[in-house]
Amino acid sequence: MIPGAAEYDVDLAIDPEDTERLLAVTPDDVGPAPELTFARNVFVPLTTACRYTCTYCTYYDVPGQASLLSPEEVRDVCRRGSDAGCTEALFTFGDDPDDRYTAVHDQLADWGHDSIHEYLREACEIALDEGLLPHSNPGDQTREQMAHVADLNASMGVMLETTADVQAHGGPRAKSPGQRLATIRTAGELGVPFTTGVLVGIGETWHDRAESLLAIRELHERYDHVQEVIVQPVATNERWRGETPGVETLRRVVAMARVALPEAVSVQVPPNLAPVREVLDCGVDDLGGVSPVTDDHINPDYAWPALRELEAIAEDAAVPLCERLPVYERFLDGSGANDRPWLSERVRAELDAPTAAGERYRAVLSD
Ligand SMILES: O=c1nc2n(C[C@H](O)[C@H](O)[C@H](O)CO)c3cc(O)ccc3cc-2c(=O)[nH]1
Ligand SMILES: C[C@H]1O[C@@H](n2cnc3c(N)ncnc32)[C@H](O)[C@@H]1O
Ligand code: MET
Ligand code: SF4
Repeated sequence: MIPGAAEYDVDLAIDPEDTERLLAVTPDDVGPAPELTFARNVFVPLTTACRYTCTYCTYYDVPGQASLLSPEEVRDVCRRGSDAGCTEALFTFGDDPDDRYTAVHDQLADWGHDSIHEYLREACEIALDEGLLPHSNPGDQTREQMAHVADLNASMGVMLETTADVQAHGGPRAKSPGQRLATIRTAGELGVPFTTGVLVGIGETWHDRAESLLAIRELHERYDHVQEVIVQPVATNERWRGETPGVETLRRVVAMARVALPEAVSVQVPPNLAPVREVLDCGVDDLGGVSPVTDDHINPDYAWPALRELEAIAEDAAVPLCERLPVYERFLDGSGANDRPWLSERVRAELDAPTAAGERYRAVLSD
């Protein structure tokens, strides 16, 4: 039983035979993808205050230093991104910061907001206004929270990381796999194009890896909303002295992801954390968001490769490198499980607008 699944009423029927079959997959069972994609983004770390203390994470603040970007700072970073030709504002958060920190709550109140999600609405408006499409990853979200901001996002996401109970999530406040799955399900119910993924090397077993990928597949089969699954190796840093997974491990997890998921779902490997050249033949077809402007605020020790480097990777693999938007093309038309178009009228209007940003979005699409 997945920890927290009952509490969040997540009822998945993962067939043990499917798990066994997936565990038998090797890189020889898959091949290289016909093209590689990436998105140009800016990181907007809206707040680094977090109610959790994942032991591998350097993103979260210790109490007393909880930080919140001001609307002016959000606008400034978005404008720099837009000027540099980006299409995506990636909003990252600590989970439920206003719930845990009164200082965050008070600062938000000063700016006229009741909650971090209300502030996220304003931040998304700023991004759209500056010519970027929002992709928000606020961690776990309730249905009310997600519904509050869905119409201003091109897509959203949360890493499942793992379905297992691992030490790395331990301590007095721990992430609940059931709650992450419930967040992914909520996105499906609301018809939000969604990014999720597994974090490899945080103490999970091979069985847990297979189960995590099958859990994602099952939710995707219900709602058709998962656009990509990130296979992310845990990166060593000053809080995580443990190991990062080796190439053979990554190759096998990527191959398992490729086999577990339907073709329409991309398999993403971040080029600043993983030796992508050595996993490309296992079915990777996306390199995620890469920023010409900002650091990877989650893993600041790991610099983005320059676009030239991505081009060289693709060239050596003899596949084309194509820029994409933060929402994958198949969501531009058609509807989600709730019969509503995947894209809100608001986001659709930005794509069709006779503005410089609209032209930039359409140029990426026609590439
Ligand atoms: O550069 C990163 N991008 C991360 N992204 C962003 C991703 O690279 C792009 O924003 C998406 O591919 C959309 O274009 C995430 C997005 C999510 O929804 C959930 C988790 C992540 C995690 C990371 C990450 O650790 N580093
Ligand atoms: C945005 C995502 O970044 C991931 N994340 C947090 N810390 C690390 C790390 N040291 N290495 C790799 N990924 C990490 C988490 O899985 C989170 O969901
Ligand atoms: N707190 C969120 C999560 O864990 C997003 C940022 S993690 C550095 O998913
Ligand atoms: S990974 Fe996300 S949830 Fe965990 S401590 Fe870092 S910011 Fe918080």
